[in-house]
Amino acid sequence: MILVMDVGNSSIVFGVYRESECIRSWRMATDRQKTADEYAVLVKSMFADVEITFSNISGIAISSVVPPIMHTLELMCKMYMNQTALVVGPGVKTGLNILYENPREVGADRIANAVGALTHYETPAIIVDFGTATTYCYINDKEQYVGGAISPGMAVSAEALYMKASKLPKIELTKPKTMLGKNTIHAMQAGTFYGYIGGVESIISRIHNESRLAVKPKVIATGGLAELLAPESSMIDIVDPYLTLKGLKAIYEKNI
Ligand SMILES: Nc1ncnc2c1ncn2[C@@H]1O[C@H](COP(=O)(O)OP(=O)(O)OP(=O)(O)O)[C@@H](O)[C@H]1O
Ligand SMILES: CC(C)(CO)[C@@H](O)C(=O)NCCC(=O)O
Ligand SMILES: [K+]
Repeated sequence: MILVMDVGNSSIVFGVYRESECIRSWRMATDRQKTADEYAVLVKSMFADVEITFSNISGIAISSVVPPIMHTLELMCKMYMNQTALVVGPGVKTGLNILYENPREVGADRIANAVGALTHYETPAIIVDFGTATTYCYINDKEQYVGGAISPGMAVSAEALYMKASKLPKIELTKPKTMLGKNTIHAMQAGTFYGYIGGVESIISRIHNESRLAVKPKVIATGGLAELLAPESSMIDIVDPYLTLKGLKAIYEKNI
């Protein structure tokens, strides 16, 4: 079985593949303080739930955008699973042609998303990943990663607002029943949620216009907040919470 891990600023998403099927996935808070031993305890208990043991894992691939915890996770892979993890980065084969000025700068999660889209969906495609940041990327029909955009994620936007305004509280991110709020929390939820959707749609249509395509690219959404946001926009065609894991599995295959 192959273990894939996407290490984000808020969450780590784990998936276990048997052949080409992802048999189970888990989400864990990213904790910069945890040790390799502590991560191992958590992974072991998640595995136990589906009767997997460390010795079942014959390969590991990781995408990470949190450099400080990579040493810890690689150590866990080595000590507990006796595996050297394939870490998405320079020198790893992806099949993508990245048209960034400096391709090394692109987050490994965005690379994995793009490979996931290439292997499972049609191109041209726009990928929107709703996580700590919201990232957008455009992949053309020549397997080129043309470029993208990075915005504050919806939770980061809401947090910045309550941090800066004394009377505004921390809110739960949900879709409010109406646009017009009759109390502070409702008003903040309405402004955050609908303002966010408006921004997403504006960026998608601008990417579409700039890419000068006759056909509309497929828009694929992923990330922890995709299931909340995507149903609100008719511009999003596909929601795939496992896009990053699928890309990681495909990258693993290309490098064995
Ligand atoms: N219902 C909610 N209310 C408030 N904040 C939320 C809610 N759901 C998620 N968040 C916050 O949204 C942010 C992104 O969420 P999440 O961790 O699910 O996404 P992710 O795709 O795993 O992100 P990353 O890859 O950046 O770690 C986090 O800061 C999280 O705490
Ligand atoms: C934008 C985030 C934080 C999203 O997880 C990550 O992909 C990242 O740190 N990227 C590096 C910068 C870039 O992709 O251009
Ligand atoms: K992510």
